[in-house]
Amino acid sequence: MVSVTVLGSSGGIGQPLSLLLKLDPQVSSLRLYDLKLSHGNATDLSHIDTNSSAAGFNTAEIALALKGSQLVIIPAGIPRKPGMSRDDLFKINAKIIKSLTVQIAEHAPDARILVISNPVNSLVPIVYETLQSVGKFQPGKVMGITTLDIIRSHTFLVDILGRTAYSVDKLKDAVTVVGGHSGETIIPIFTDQKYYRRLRDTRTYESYVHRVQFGGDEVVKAKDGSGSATLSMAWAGYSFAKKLLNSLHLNTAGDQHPIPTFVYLPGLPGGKELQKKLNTSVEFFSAPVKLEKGIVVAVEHDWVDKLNEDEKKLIAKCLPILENNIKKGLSFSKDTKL
Ligand SMILES: NC(=O)C1=CN([C@@H]2O[C@H](COP(=O)(O)OP(=O)(O)OC[C@H]3O[C@@H](n4cnc5c(N)ncnc54)[C@H](O)[C@@H]3O)[C@@H](O)[C@H]2O)C=CC1
Ligand SMILES: O=C([O-])CC(=O)C(=O)O
Repeated sequence: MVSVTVLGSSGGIGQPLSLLLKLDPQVSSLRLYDLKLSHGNATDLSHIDTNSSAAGFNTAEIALALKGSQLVIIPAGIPRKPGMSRDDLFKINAKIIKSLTVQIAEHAPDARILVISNPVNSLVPIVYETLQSVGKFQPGKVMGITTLDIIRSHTFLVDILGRTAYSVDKLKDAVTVVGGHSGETIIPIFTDQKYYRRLRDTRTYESYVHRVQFGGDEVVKAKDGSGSATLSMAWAGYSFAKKLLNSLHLNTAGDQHPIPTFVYLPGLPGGKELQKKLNTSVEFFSAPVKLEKGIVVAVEHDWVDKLNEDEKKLIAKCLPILENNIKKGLSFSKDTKL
């Protein structure tokens, strides 16, 4: 049974994500932490007749929210408004993530940490640097959540191919997403080239790639100033957490269908091989990983050998942007003393 803490639990993502976690039979203790409403939401959730407990914690109680927690999920931070890039969130969210990571290092140093807050490409390096500076970084336990890109890559493919002919389930093995989590760093790659050829033949490939890369903008625009994706993100965050929880409870390798997540490559088996194959020194990248006991145990790199020419070009565009995003996070973290 697992104790899970949500940092930023009262937000647009935090609330539905907490609900999904409360419904999960593998969660025994759910802790909600936010600047506001955490006690209220926890009391609300605690009336649901599932086996887990739900407790709320305010800012003075963060140590209790984290103590003994095995999984910490972070959707704390401001979301975009129309006209903003994810990078525009950096100034505010970097400080929030840095201060929360300091608390995690102190009160839950062994927890797995899932970073949802944006910009993921820069905030995961902050979590890394902050933990590393106090000797508490464990490479397999820090993951940036890019699952929404993968979910979109399936949905938008069905949108093109037609819902009557193709179920989303059938297409889940056709395409995945690697790279980072913003604009041109988001790279859909076809694991089944038949679908790539189909999009190329029907001249829909470019618009498909663009939609996967900028899918977040569709929601920001439609919400018209009230924020960005929350419900689909809660589902995406929960889907990733569920996969992690499943691996935590299996003694063997279990469900080992790799799922992409944004990780620190040099610290993980397969990470350096991936850097070599991509011919890059970029240290953080979202690639399919194997999870065991709730930890990333290997980064996949075979997929690089199968990239088509279009995908190779997308990766070449992604890497320098990603490198800058990562540098920005690392320098902020090194220069900021809280
Ligand atoms: N990784 C991804 O694919 C996605 C990431 N996001 C990102 O997730 C973040 C949250 O989005 P929303 O839930 O829509 O925002 P929101 O504004 O609705 O909620 C954020 C919550 O964080 C809380 N918060 C702020 N500072 C805090 C702190 N120091 N400690 C604890 N809680 C704190 C706020 O009180 C609020 O309840 C944004 O940065 C957004 O860009 C959003 C969608 C997808
Ligand atoms: O677009 C945003 O700002 C939120 C996000 O990361 C997404 O929906 O992919």
